[in-house]
Amino acid sequence: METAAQAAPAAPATGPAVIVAIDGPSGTGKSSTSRAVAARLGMSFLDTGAQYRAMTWWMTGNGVDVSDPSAVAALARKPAIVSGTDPKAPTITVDGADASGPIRTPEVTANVSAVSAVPEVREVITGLQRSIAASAPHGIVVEGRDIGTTVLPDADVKIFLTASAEARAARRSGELGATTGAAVAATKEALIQRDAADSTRKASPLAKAADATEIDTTDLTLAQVIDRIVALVEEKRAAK
Ligand SMILES: Nc1ncnc2c1ncn2[C@@H]1O[C@H](COP(=O)(O)OP(=O)(O)OP(=O)(O)O)[C@@H](O)[C@H]1O
Ligand SMILES: Nc1ccn([C@H]2C[C@H](O)[C@@H](COP(=O)(O)O)O2)c(=O)n1
Repeated sequence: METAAQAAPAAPATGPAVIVAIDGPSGTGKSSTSRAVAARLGMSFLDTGAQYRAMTWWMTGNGVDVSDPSAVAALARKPAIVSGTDPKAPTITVDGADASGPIRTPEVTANVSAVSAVPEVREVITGLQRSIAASAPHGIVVEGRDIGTTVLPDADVKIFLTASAEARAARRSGELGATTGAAVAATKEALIQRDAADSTRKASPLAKAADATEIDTTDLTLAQVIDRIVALVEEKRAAK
């Protein structure tokens, strides 16, 4: 039978298992950085945004009115969301179906902040996240919005990534192949709105943990950010 922590990386760990929490607003580089750090250090990787997107995909696909928190809350325990944590090939399934493509649609992106603000949704997904982290054999890099503050407050290393809205919009637009001035402006506006919704919700909002190291990635390459975080994790491993 599959478990939530399936497909952990096979690479041997080079030191004690550490838990790394990486949070920050949209487009700051959390996923790309976390995957690379985990792959380099032989650790597991968990994209928690993908779990909230999977829940949102299930809700919209099953005709749930996602603007009604009580309708979402009533069904939050129904979907079986399973994350594969190999950083070289992360996976996500919902009720056994591959959800990696469908969770990236504009419809899911437009609705995910509303669904993830529902406390019952957070309770279910936070439980999954803690159980995956607890069973990662060589440690794990978990990225999201509330990992250092709420999900894993005792994480060994906490990072909070930031970047200017302009840099984030340019990166995201480049990824989508929509680089006209109007497209970048629309992407920037959408990022700002999603960050505002995620930061102001009552249940476990996007926030920097008091003991997190903030890294502004605006003028850093992806490789520089990865190197900095790998150094912090290696320092922590050496001290353990
Ligand atoms: N330091 C960097 N310099 C340039 N581009 C970067 C940097 N970090 C990430 N990117 C690029 O920016 C885009 C967004 O990165 P990524 O998806 O990792 O961000 P994220 O914080 O996980 O976003 P979201 O929260 O929306 O899922 C990707 O195309 C990635 O390759
Ligand atoms: N720990 C988390 C991770 C994600 N979310 C919500 C808020 C985001 O807008 C959405 C999608 O995340 P992304 O794929 O863009 O990283 O999921 C959250 O509330 N808590």
